[in-house]
Amino acid sequence: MKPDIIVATHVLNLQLDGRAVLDNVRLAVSRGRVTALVGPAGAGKSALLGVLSGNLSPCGGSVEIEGRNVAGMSPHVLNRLGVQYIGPPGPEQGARTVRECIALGAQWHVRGHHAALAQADEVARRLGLEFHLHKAAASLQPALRKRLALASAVARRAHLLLLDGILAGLSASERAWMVATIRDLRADGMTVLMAERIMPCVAKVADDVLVLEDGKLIAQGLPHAVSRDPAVFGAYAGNRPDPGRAARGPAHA
Ligand SMILES: Nc1ncnc2c1ncn2[C@@H]1O[C@H](COP(=O)(O)OP(=O)(O)OP(=O)(O)O)[C@@H](O)[C@H]1O
Repeated sequence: MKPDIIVATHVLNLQLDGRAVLDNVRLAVSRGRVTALVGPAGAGKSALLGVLSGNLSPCGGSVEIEGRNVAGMSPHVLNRLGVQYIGPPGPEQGARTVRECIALGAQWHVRGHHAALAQADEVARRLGLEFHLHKAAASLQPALRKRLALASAVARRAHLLLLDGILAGLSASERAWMVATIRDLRADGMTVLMAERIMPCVAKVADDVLVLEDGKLIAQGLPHAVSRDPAVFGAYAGNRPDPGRAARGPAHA
């Protein structure tokens, strides 16, 4: 039987520009649950997802996914292990249609182009993209590009989603759709670790919460218990925009 812990880090440290961005982070993410990674601006949420997805290399400690030490593995190798990072939508390249993009993911598991397209149609229906199948992916609005990223991950049969700000910039109805879809994917066995700043949505979607402050994990557990933790109140009381962010861009860039 597979262990209940799908992601574990131990004394994980990351430095960027000579500054400690993750400081001895020790955490565990349970399989088949939605875990929200929260904390004030600049706490290190994106940086942590950057390390777990292979986009950033830690300077110390271990990162285990499915019991394997994956520190230093490339994003591509981690994709093959079923780990999918989805960050803010970047500029879409090329002229592929939505259907072709999803089919590319399906081709990891399905033999033949027609079978991959059929699979793409099925996944698109599930992710509410059935009316966009023949549009160029590059022409989609950011909210639909987020759906497309999820659809590609589902088609690839990813089983661990690392979502960085998936709810950011969405309308209220798109957020509600996204929250329901994440719960739906979880019901099918997906594990989700999502860095999020929109706290009312965190309460609706998360089974577990991890709280980072200044690169340190200051709390983890069930949402109602974590929300009553005085250390968490303290972290949010000092919440200010991260002055380094505008100049540098996201940690995983
Ligand atoms: N490329 C970089 N080089 C140097 N420092 C960086 C880089 N990217 C991020 N940082 C710094 O690392 C720290 C953690 O940033 P990170 O983006 O992980 O925070 P965050 O919790 O995701 O914040 P937010 O909620 O604003 O997205 C911040 O102090 C940030 O300024």
